[in-house]
Amino acid sequence: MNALETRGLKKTFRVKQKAPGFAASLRSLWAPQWSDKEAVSGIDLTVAQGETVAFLGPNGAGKSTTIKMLTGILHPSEGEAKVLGYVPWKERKQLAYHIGTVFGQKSQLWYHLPPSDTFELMSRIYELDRTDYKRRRDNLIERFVLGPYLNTPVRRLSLGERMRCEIACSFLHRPSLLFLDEPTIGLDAMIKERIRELIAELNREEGTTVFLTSHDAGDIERLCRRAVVIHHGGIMVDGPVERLKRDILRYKTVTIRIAEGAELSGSGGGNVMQSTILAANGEGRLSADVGNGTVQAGSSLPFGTERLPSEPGILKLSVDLTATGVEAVLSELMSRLSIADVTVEDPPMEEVIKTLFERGREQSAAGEGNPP
Ligand SMILES: Nc1ncnc2c1ncn2[C@@H]1O[C@H](COP(=O)(O)OP(=O)(O)OP(=O)(O)O)[C@@H](O)[C@H]1O
Repeated sequence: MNALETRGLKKTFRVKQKAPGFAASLRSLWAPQWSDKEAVSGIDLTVAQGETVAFLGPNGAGKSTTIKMLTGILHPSEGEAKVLGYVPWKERKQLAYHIGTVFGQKSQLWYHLPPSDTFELMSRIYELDRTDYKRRRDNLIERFVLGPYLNTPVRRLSLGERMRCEIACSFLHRPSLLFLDEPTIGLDAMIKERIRELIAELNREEGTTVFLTSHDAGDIERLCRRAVVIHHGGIMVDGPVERLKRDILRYKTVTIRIAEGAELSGSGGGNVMQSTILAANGEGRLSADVGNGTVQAGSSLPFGTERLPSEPGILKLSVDLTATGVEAVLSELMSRLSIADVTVEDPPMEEVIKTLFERGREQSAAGEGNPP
């Protein structure tokens, strides 16, 4: 049995139309005008048990609406779906025993109670065997290092502490399928990484199917092997994350803060000849060509890089990993610049999606079909 299967899954919302102004508001009370908004326009998707799938798309693409149908919160307008063998909107209660959900923006923990009480309540809701529950709870407390704040009311926990409790709680009843919606949103880099490790660990050990929505490329790379990209309610790309990474995430963004006393200018925008880096006289100067009270760093960027728009004092580069390495770029820049701080990031997922769409448009214009 597959973890989930959908055929022609569609959701159309009826939306009330209203012209601006008070008179129009009154009129719409007597004679409302309606229009149809197709949020999901026919999704065919099969996910096998134990798969880790990133379900991606820009804002408004239809991700949440699809997840709501798959968890039984919404009834589709057309189409079929089976999740762990259940029709979600007809057998929601039975399905709830077998799935877990984590919504980064919404808590399932009782706000005024400590996490230990939520665990207890969940064990009753899911009708867990007492001995098994206690063993499982203790194991999750240990894995997620929840001991220090298990008895603190949730409202007093930091976001990172709360999210660890949320995820531990969603694993309590050993779900076969876990829906994660932006599970690391707002967390700092270290906590994000720890949360990803724990989810990956449980997927490996218990074969939990993961269906993840995230705008964070790190979540996708670390947690998922397959990416399904939707746009305007339909599937646009369905393939291995490795391929998406190879094609799109081959860039890293390197942001360099120049040491105090140095200042950057230049037109940027990717033209190497135009991307002259200038620094003011004083500490942190770049190289030799002195002129008009400034020190010129040299007129070219390291090979394989492109300058991105940035604030004064910051040099932001897109590094093409197929042409060069981050280390080579940094060592070249360090010999030319006095650097106060460096960060290396993946491009934001929005950028990845944008690139995908641009390629899609180019390829369909050339009659080549779907992107990559
Ligand atoms: N209850 C509703 N009534 C009318 N339109 C809705 C409703 N819920 C969602 N929509 C519309 O359906 C489309 C898809 O919304 P959905 O929330 O599924 O997108 P999403 O991909 O999850 O976006 P985001 O990344 O911003 O959360 C949007 O245009 C949204 O405005």
